[in-house]
Amino acid sequence: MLQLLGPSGSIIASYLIKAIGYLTLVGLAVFFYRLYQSRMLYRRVRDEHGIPMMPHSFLFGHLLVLAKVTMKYKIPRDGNGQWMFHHLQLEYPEIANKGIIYMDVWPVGYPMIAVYHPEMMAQFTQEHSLPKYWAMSQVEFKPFTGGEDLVTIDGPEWKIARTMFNPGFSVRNLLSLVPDMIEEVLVFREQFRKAASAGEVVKLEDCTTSVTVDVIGRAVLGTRLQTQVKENRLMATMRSQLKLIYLELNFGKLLNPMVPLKHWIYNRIIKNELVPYILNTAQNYEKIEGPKTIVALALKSYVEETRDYSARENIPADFIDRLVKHIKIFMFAGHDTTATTLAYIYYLLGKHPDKAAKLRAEHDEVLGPNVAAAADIIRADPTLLNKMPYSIAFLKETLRLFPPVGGSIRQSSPGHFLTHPKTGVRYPTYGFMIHSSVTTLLRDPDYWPDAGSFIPERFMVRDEKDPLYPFKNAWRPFEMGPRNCIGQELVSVEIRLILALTAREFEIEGAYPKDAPSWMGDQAYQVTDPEVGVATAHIKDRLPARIKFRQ
Ligand code: HEM
Repeated sequence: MLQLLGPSGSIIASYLIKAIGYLTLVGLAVFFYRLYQSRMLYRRVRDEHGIPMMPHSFLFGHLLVLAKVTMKYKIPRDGNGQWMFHHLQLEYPEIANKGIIYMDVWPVGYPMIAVYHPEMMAQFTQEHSLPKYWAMSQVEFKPFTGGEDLVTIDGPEWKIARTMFNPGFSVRNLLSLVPDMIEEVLVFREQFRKAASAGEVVKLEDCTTSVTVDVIGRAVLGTRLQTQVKENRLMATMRSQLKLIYLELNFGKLLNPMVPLKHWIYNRIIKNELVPYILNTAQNYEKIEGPKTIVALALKSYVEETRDYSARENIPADFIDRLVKHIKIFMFAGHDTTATTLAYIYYLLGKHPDKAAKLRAEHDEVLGPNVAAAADIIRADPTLLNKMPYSIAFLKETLRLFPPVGGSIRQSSPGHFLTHPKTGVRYPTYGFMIHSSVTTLLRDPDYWPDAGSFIPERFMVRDEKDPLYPFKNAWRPFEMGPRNCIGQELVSVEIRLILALTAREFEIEGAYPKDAPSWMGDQAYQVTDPEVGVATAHIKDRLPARIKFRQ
């Protein structure tokens, strides 16, 4: 080859080889410098502060520990990553029970600490809410929303946005949304009827995803997306884009030059789909009746300042761009986690007939025995949904055992420490991503008696001395503090409504094949779903299930 290029070709080739050699050397130098920095960060914590740590290798950090734990506890390849912290607690109780585990996974992940104690979680989420970890806005959500959405922004910008959207999630607004939700849930019930008549196995999380998308479409855009009955371009594009999100070391995504191009195309399609809703809401703002949608709330101050209707066709481009980003995060966060939670609820109803009987008895009591009349009864008086404490307890216990979000990740600042409330030991946090390991806490037997069992009744206990009475700050699947989930009341109303219109008519039976893998005693374990792309935990195989009519 070199001969073919001639003498000048061989000179170029030798320069090229040298350049590649130098670049490789520089790359290796940077790599080892970063490796040294990361490893020393942990060693300083251990040596200077006397903090106990899992066995730490200079070359591999804690990666060997994670490999050992993965093998010992047979963590499946698709098992959701949040469960690693639970298994680290099982393997190193003497460290985890002190409140914090330092975990060095560089270069696979960021330097991090996992916090296990509820009072220590409160220190950085409730007492003093630290900003979200930088990578959330700068890496993970960057291509999806530019890192400029309600989940990732911080400071005054976040406060303004949260104050703007809060009224959309007031109990009053949510109850006025119930008639719209009923329309969507009736379509869902129809799908269940068809599936029950056909007697086929369905992927239940597909059904719960469609209904929760259609409900959030009403709450955010004030429109019927009808994803339960046909393909919707907006949501299909959003799904394709979410699959590309970069979460962990993944060379396939990192080095693929098509990924940025695809993000660009998807962002354009999504914006084109959303702009008509925004313009339409702006132009008809005064005529809109019923619940306040997210789009209407965002436009409130703009339309109040722009009394000239024709000017409303020319909403400033940067305003539209910002609004599109918020809408995207609401459309995503508003269905993904609710859908999998609903699937788990049906799974647990099938698995615990005694608890299912209690839930149905509550429906009989509040809505009367005529199942066919339930939709009309709730439409006439949505406040009936507020009289279902057992349904709320059922939802809370489901979220305790199968939380879709593993906890929050926050950014520390110089000189920041977390203090153990009993021992008074101060743990340095600067340089680490701080993670509240909520999944672990929700199954921690120190806080939850009979932690692995499904006992909704623990959330009905009113006597603080009762051992089942939930420990302060320990139930936090929606996180706590000012950055808690804005949609939690919507989830609760939506799930109570869906159950009220389906639980008495249908029986759901998990239909995993007999030889399907099982983990932690359950075939329906929590996975990271490649079809979803982001790190939220989903039910294994989207819950294969048989829907049956009840006698
Ligand atoms: C079972 C369902 C849900 C669960 C378990 C859940 C969980 C959470 C958690 C743990 C956070 C805090 C995240 C963090 O600290 O980084 C959060 C924040 C958020 N959630 Fe949810 N969520 C659910 C449903 C919803 C729904 C239905 C919506 C939309 C209507 C929503 C919208 C949001 C938004 C916008 C934030 C950011 C709030 C802020 O920082 O001000 N979520 N959610």
